[in-house]
Order: sequence, then structure tokens, then C-alpha cells
Amino acid sequence: MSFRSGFVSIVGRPNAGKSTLLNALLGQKLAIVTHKPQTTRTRIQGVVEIPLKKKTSSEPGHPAAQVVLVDTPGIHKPDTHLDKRMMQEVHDALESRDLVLFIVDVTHRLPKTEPENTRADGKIKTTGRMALSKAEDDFALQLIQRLKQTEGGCPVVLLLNKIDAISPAEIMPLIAHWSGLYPFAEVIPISARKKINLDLLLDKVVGLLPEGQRYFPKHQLTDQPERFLVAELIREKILLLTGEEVPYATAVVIEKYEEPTERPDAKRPKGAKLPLTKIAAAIFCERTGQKAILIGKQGAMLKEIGTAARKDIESLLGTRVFLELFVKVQEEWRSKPGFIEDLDWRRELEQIAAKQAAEAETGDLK
Ligand SMILES: Nc1nc2c(ncn2[C@@H]2O[C@H](COP(=O)(O)OP(=O)(O)OP(=O)(O)O)[C@@H](O)[C@H]2O)c(=O)[nH]1
Repeated sequence: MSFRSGFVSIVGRPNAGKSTLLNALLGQKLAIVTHKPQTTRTRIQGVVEIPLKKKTSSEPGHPAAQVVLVDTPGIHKPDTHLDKRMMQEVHDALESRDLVLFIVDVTHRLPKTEPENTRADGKIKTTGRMALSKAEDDFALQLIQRLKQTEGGCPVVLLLNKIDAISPAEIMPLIAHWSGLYPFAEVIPISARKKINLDLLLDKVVGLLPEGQRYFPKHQLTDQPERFLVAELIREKILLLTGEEVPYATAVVIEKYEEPTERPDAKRPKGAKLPLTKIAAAIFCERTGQKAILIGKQGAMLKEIGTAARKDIESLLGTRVFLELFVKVQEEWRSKPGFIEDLDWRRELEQIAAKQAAEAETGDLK
């Protein structure tokens, strides 16, 4: 059996569980996860190596494969410039893919036509779970529908996520409902949080990928620079620790990132301290009131955010970390294209590369 490889986009509306799934598949915390929608702002790639599975009497088996997973911001109707930027990320992710995993949260909306959801007068029972925004589901489905029209098409696998939170009897009606809306290549009920059916999912993914070589070296987990992941971890703590008003108005920019000269996995005498990474980050918010909340009484909130983030960053990097946080006000940053462009780590990298190239060139001329 020959090797398979490909780019697999995970798409779905906010809070469907995309980041949780990515992390579960990678077995390491990579995309940040919180209970608040729209946590994921830019695409995050993770690489999963899937070993060969030999054919047995009960299993068809599959070849070894490398799956490049692309997490996307939740699909929603764009309002601000930041929203538009996030939706562009979704479009981009859909364009460069071999397979799409369309993930829906089964606790949000049950099929409307099922008898148990229909009252005696024919009206739909609107329980909390059936709730909310049909418009958002429809919008997400529209994006998927567009894939059908693109050249060559691309298989879409529907993942019914959070099945741990509903009763088993509710799963079949959901499968029937969604199968009627789009010709999905597969419909798989999963729980990203409880890791239910994830092996089955990976088996199906390998089966749907084209034959091809690795895109990334075998042990590379992600193509994201660590400094971007660090900014995401800080942003996660802000989301978790501050109140409703602040989180969406914050952006984290890494201003200093000094890696230790010594490798974290280098041999060192027993009891010797791990090397130290020095990081300074600015937290941008839109108003002075938000700044006050982020700093807290006598700096208590900022300290809490910093301590929680530092612990996670230390386990991500495998070094000790000295983390300095500053809070800055940048009015209406969410509507300023230039500012948002600068948040993009890829652009940041391009700028660093351009600067280094210019420096090298002037060095050559000397
Ligand atoms: N019960 C249950 N909860 C889950 C499951 N998967 C994710 N969640 C929860 O759903 C919430 C949202 O999960 P995320 O992974 O951040 O969702 P997302 O789709 O990446 O969200 P955005 O970044 O906003 O687009 C978190 O509180 C998760 O713990 C699951 O399988 N079961």
C-alpha cells in the first residue's frame, strides 16, 4: 500500500469543538481551547503521522499517512474587519485542502422533523439545546456547498461532535437529518473531548486522502512558530480569567523573544536549572476601562494571567520562562486593517526574514 498525505481542514461554526479535536488528534495542546466562541483567530496547522494498519479478517487496514490538519476560525457572518479577516482564513483553508472535516455541535440543534421534537400542534419544541442560530448553521453549510461546485470537488466528512453530551438514541435522527443536507463522504459521531471514535475518524481520513509523500519532516508537530503559540496561550488565559467585556477586544503581540543558547533537551548536571526563555508581550485592548480590568487591583489580574500563561509556556517550550506582560490601549484596533495585518504571524515572519535578508546584503557590501 503506498503512502498517503494531504491537507485536511477542520471547519465549523464557533464553539463546535474544532480546536479540541485538533488537540485530541495531535495529543498535545496546540490550538487554544476555551468555552467562549471565536477563540481561534488564525489557521493552525498540526501534523499527524498515522502508522500503517495491517489488513485483518475484521479490519480492512490502511497505508501509513501524514495528515496536515488546518484549524480555522469558527464560521460566522462577518461584522468587523477582524471578522472579515477570520472568514478569509476559512476561505483560504477550504481552497488548499484535500479533505474537509465539517464539525457540528450536536447539543445545539436537533433535527426539526423528528416526532420527538414536534409538539402535538405540529410546532417545533424549542428546548435550550435545539436553540440558537439556524442562520449560522446555514451559513456554514453554504460554504461547504460551494466546495461541491469547485473544480475537482473535495470530499467532506461530517463530524457530529459532543455525542458524550446527548443520549445514544438522539444520534441516529441527527445522522439522518444531516445526511439529507449534503452528500457527505462519511458521517461520524464523535466526542473530541472524550476521544470517542477518533481512531475510526483517522482510518476514514486516510482512506480519503490521495497518495503522496510527506509535506513535513516526520517529527515536526506544527509549522507554527513557537512565539505565535506563546501569544495564543497568553490570549487563552485572558479569555479564561477576565470578564465578558474584555476578551474580544484584546490582541497579544510578542515584543521580545529571547531563546536560550542551550537546547532544552541538552544533557546537564543533576539538579541544574533548565535554560531560560525571556519573553515580553503586549496585550492590546481598546479602552482605558479595559486596561484597568486587565491590570486589576494592584496588578493582581495581570499577575494571575502571567503566572497561568507562564506555566503553560514552560511546558510547551521545555524551558524555564521569564514572562513580562504590558497592557496597551489601541482604540478601535479591531476595525484597523493595518493593525490586524500586523498581528498575523506569517506576515511577522516575512518581515523578520526581509530584515535579515537586508542585513545580510548590507553585510556583504561592507
Ligand atoms: N461535552 C463536550 N464538549 C466539548 C467537546 N468538544 C469540545 N467541547 C467543548 O466545547 C467548547 C468549545 O470548544 P473549542 O474546541 O474551543 O471550539 P472551537 O470550534 O475551536 O471554537 P472557536 O475557536 O470559537 O471556533 C469547549 O468548552 C470544549 O471543551 C466534546 O466532545 N464534548
